[in-house]
Amino acid sequence: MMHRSVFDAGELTSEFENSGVNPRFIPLIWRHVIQNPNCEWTDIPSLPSAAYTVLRTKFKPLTSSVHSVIDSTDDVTTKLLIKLQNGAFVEAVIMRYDTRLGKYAGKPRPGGPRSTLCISSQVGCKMGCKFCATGSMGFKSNLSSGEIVEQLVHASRISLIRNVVFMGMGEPLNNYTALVEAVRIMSRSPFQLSLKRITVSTVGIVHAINKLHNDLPGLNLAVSLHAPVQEIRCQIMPAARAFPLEKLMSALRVYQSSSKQRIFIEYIMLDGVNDEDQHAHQLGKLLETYEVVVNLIPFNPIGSLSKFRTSGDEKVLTFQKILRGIYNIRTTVRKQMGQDISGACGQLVVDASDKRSTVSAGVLTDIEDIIHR
Ligand SMILES: C[S@@+](CC[C@H](N)C(=O)[O-])C[C@H]1O[C@@H](n2cnc3c(N)ncnc32)[C@H](O)[C@@H]1O
Ligand code: SF4
Repeated sequence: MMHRSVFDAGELTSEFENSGVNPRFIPLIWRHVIQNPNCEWTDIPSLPSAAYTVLRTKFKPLTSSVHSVIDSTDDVTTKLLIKLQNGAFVEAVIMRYDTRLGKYAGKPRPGGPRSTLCISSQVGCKMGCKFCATGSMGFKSNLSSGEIVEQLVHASRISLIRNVVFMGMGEPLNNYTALVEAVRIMSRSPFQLSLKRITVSTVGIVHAINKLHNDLPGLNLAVSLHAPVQEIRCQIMPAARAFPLEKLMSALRVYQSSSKQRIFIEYIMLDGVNDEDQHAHQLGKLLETYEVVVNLIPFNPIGSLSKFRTSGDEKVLTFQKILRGIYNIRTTVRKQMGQDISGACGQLVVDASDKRSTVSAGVLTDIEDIIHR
């Protein structure tokens, strides 16, 4: 029988309530599991006897396991390949940033430089973006809230995680209920990550953006825009047909006026597709009345899965100059990192047969700089 993750908070709470156990014991159980992932339930002292029965019959301390851990040569990035209970694999990537040095600095050491964790919300993705390896896999399954949180539990054993970004595999807003529950768990004891330290990246699921501020006030939102006009967006992101640019921008307006937060705009620079001066001007006009930070991202090649090429450095700098100089929009250019362990953005496609995979984390580096400085 498949057991649930003890980090599936909703399930655990209702099972406890049905058995007359006070849910106040849950943080204590979580703390114990974080410190002793291989524990037996009976190792946890002082729980009511009905709690042990519920835990033993329905829950596992961890339903996923770390299959492999790969450090980049500079120790700045660590990639975890995680095996889920259903046999599927997802990845999580740890990136380390040292505020004192003002730069990324390596060596996994708990209590050392703060780290950002990039996590997955789905196995595969149904949105089919033409530049994304995960999209080419199609949708396989949703992660439960517990499976999402377990990525944080695994990573916390390697580094002190201060920030979490949903920029791994999958479209988090297509797994909305689990996403909301996972973020709430992360913000509670014993994780205590403020929502300001959590960023959700979305292709632009309009109806979910409309709910997000009420459900998770304070959360950081990143939007994968990638084109300044509907026509180009549709060419490279089929989901744009269901969620047209005009509707997306209206949803962002509402989100911004209720959250009062800046929004991160992700824009992959694709040679000859969306990187001309006219596109920068179109983007500038589209965004000039919003409080945004634009992150220009080099395209990470995904082999024969995509025909795109990344834009040249000069094109990227000119694009940045136009957005900054003419439209006064804060614009960063993504740093490349973790490439020696295939830790580059949007390349994530897990092949369970040979356990190779790549995930993206680099896109976050600039977001992390901006949010947490
Ligand atoms: C993999 S997605 C996951 C989050 C969400 N589904 C989204 O699209 O925002 C995270 C980021 O990686 C970007 N990305 C995907 N494929 C990429 C590639 N080949 N090169 C660079 N960035 C890529 C996405 O556009 C998005 O901004
Ligand atoms: S970029 Fe995001 S939404 Fe698009 S296919 Fe990849 S994971 Fe899915």
